[in-house]
Amino acid sequence: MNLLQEYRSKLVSAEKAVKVIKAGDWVDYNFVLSQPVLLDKALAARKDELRDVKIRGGMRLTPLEVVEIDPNREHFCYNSWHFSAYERQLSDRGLCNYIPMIYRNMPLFYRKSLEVDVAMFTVAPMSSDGYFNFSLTNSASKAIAEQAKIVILEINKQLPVITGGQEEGIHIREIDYIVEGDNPELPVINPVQVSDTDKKIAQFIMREIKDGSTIQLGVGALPNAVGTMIAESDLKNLGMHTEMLVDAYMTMTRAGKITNTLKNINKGKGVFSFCAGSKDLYEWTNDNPALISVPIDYANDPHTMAKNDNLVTINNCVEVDILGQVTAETAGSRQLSGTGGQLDFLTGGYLSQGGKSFICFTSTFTDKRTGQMKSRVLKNLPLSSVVTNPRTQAHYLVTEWGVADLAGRSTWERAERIINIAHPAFREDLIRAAEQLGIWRQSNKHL
Ligand SMILES: CC(=O)SCCNC(=O)CCNC(=O)[C@H](O)C(C)(C)COP(=O)(O)OP(=O)(O)OC[C@H]1O[C@@H](n2cnc3c(N)ncnc32)[C@H](O)[C@@H]1OP(=O)(O)O
Ligand SMILES: CCCC(=O)O
Repeated sequence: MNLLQEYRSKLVSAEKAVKVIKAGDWVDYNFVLSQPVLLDKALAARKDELRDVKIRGGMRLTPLEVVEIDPNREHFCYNSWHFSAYERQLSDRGLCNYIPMIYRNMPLFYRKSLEVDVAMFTVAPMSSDGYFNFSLTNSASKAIAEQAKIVILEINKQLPVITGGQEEGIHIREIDYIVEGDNPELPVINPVQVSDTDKKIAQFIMREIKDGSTIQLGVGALPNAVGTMIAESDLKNLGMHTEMLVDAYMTMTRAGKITNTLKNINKGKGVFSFCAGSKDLYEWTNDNPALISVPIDYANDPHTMAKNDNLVTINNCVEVDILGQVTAETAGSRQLSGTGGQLDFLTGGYLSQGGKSFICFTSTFTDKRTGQMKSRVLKNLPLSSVVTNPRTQAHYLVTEWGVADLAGRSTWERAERIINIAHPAFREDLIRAAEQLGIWRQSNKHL
């Protein structure tokens, strides 16, 4: 059988493909832009025939039919590796559970432990050699497919093809069914508005970046503010090694700041594992020789990324305490996002020769319920909050009030440095709290 004959033999309607799913099965929808759309709709239509189908996915950007059609979760039970804003809302409605993970471990979880009855991904059309490119979601795609008893691919012609890299595609002989459809528009994440406070924080970090640095930007407005400033700066020959490819990398590359020429590994190539952003970004990635996509256990391995000298990692958080513990994923018992790659990039930046890791945050936020200004620097993290970065791995914390370098510092030194970057209105209370905890020295300078 030649490739075309094999393609035709595996091509079925979405309705027929999802017939393989049985009650009690574990079904994998994969991550971000590789999540299925037509297959999701077809599976939802089978609601009354199925019970207890468990689904894993992550960072879903558009509504999930299987969840919306089943408000009591009797037929479909959705679980997410990392919450998008939509999944956060689903969780608030009791319709989504978080699966705790350090993102680098995701392929291992599949290869070592997890059962996958059916994997359903969206991919780019088949190449003349019989490969389907994983496009904007390399992540753990190959590991999930290897583990699945049945693999169904949904083709979307809108998806770009990312050439080069590792584990960036799957051959037709490794899959069971192919579904074609109306190639829905790809969901986009538009760049977030950058505030004056964000700009102040970004300026502190800009001082720490030098020519030839390799840059990792995390999710959220603040890391992207730094990317925009870099594009407007006179920095040269920067590198890209990131988990998530966002618009700021395109802006920095187009401005001639990123060349990848001084990296010690993957020289000449910007490294990423998944991408989400604007339509312009998706078009830019297509067959772009300056980019490679790699599985997440390569992109997020601290020792691998640290082979690049002067690696600067910039991530955002929700709250910190005066011990230096950071949560980037919870507010009390409310799960907001996930651990993702944050701890690994914090570690990798520190390990890199000349490298630096920044966790940046505005010193206050406005409580949406009460309209009250609250400090993000706290005596203790709230009950049930989860520590994303333990104090033992802390490096730089940055707010609009300055930079606190915590690496190797004692409890009283940390308390002083952290309180020094809290909003002045909260500093006295935090000093009292540090005294109660026995981590405030009388000799400490007045803040
Ligand atoms: C991607 C890479 O390359 S790897 C490493 C990066 N990965 C990570 O850092 C993972 C963890 N980090 C994150 O997910 C993000 O950076 C975040 C959540 C910390 C910040 O992201 P942003 O999009 O800027 O957050 P945003 O301000 O929109 O807040 C998200 C939600 O948390 C809520 N929130 C934020 N801070 C607080 C707080 N202190 N208390 C209560 N709720 C809060 C917001 O209200 C919002 O909820 P809503 O959607 O119901 O309104
Ligand atoms: C897992 C997706 C993004 C992140 O690391 O925050």
